[in-house]
Amino acid sequence: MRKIVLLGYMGCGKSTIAQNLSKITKIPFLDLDECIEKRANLSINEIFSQHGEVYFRKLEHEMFVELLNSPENIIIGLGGGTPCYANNHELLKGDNVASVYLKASIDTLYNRLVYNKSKRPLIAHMNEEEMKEFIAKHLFDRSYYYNQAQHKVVVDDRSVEETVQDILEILA
Ligand SMILES: Nc1ncnc2c1ncn2[C@@H]1O[C@H](COP(=O)(O)OP(=O)(O)O)[C@@H](O)[C@H]1O
Ligand SMILES: O=C(O)C1=C[C@@H](OP(=O)(O)O)[C@@H](O)[C@H](O)C1
Ligand SMILES: [Mg+2]
Repeated sequence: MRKIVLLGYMGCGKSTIAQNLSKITKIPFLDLDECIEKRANLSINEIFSQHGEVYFRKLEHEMFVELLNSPENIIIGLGGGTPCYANNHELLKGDNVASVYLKASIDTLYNRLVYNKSKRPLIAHMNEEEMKEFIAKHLFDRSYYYNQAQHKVVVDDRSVEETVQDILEILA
């Protein structure tokens, strides 16, 4: 069964867009981070602080494989790091997978994350200057993996509705 997989850096809108794409298409959506939180019965912050990032990446990989193997059509919003670990980017190439990179500029990401960092353990402790530098470097490091997606949608200066329409056109 078909999986529509949204990927991209923290704050690019994966969770928001997956939910809104689901409303329009009536295809159910799952947010990978939420699935991990339910499975672990801990928040993402708690998983990082109590068990560490390596443990999180293991859970993330297992849950991603599980969702891809489920028998339903689903929209999956990944975590920002998902394609960058455990060869998860190879899983984006499956026959039943339509992967979409929501591509955002450093400025867009910074503006969306600066007041929304508390639930994101990788940046929660950073001040504004540190965050800007971190996003720039980290996005550069991760772009190789994000660019493995089959499709790319630029999200800068686009409303949620416009991005949903852009995805629908690409997948039509
Ligand atoms: N045009 C837009 N598209 C998507 N998200 C937007 C947009 N404009 C503002 N936002 C906000 O940016 C944040 C994106 O966060 P989220 O959907 O959690 O991203 P991700 O899951 O990729 O980290 C949300 O707070 C959302 O309300
Ligand atoms: O980029 C990352 O490595 C992460 C992104 C987060 O998801 P969002 O991209 O939805 O914030 C979440 O999976 C975790 O905090 C790690
Ligand atoms: Mg998210």
